[in-house]
Amino acid sequence: MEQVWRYATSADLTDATAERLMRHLVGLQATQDEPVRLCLTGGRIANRIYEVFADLADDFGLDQARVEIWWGDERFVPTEDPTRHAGHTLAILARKLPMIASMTHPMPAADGIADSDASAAAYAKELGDTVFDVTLLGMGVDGHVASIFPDHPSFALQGHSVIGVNDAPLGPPSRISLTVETLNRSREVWYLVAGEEKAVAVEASVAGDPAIPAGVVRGRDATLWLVDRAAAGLLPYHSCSF
Ligand SMILES: O=C(O)[C@H](O)[C@@H](O)[C@H](O)[C@H](O)COP(=O)(O)O
Repeated sequence: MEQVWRYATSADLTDATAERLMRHLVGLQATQDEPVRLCLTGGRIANRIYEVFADLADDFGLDQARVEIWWGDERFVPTEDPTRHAGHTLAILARKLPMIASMTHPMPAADGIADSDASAAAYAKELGDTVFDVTLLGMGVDGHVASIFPDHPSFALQGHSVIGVNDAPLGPPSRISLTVETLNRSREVWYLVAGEEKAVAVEASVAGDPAIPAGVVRGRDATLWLVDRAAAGLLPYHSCSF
């Protein structure tokens, strides 16, 4: 199933998606014994969603002890670097949610390690064959997702679940990323996209353009495009839900 949900503004998108995510996870917790497995992304929209999500947790009765948190990609920088996804996200979530170390799986930081490939291999081991219930993905203007970039070796590599990414076209150049194969194990993939500058990539990705990562990363059960009006500007009106 593929759906486009269009919101008037990025703030509407943020609020509605945080609540959608909360309802979805609480709903899963009511029906499965396994912990729910959530894979996070970096990016501005995602970070705003995490803030609203954390605010809602008490009211919705989320059992944080049964939420596993993973990351789709990471900037390969030292722990204290403020641009690291996990540090920023955990700081937001921890204001409201008890973060449980054994359930929280940040990607390795470049603390005295020069090799993102070795760190990627360590994360691959930790990940095993985990299947995410929901994978959140921001998308760049070039259609990149996680740290998989178009016209780049990160998009071509086969047979790995997690890779070190070197010479990324977006700074910093050294990163760690789940591969397309791993992202595509997700039950649901939710794209979070706002802004007119993303409209061309959204159009191509929703149409399934195989030349860009967002054109081929899909959830096994569902793929949701959660977009604001500006990002949805080139999509056919009838294809959107409101
Ligand atoms: O690691 C990064 O540099 C960012 O996380 C990046 O990959 C981001 O996810 C997308 O560019 C969408 O970001 P926005 O939602 O902020 O546009």
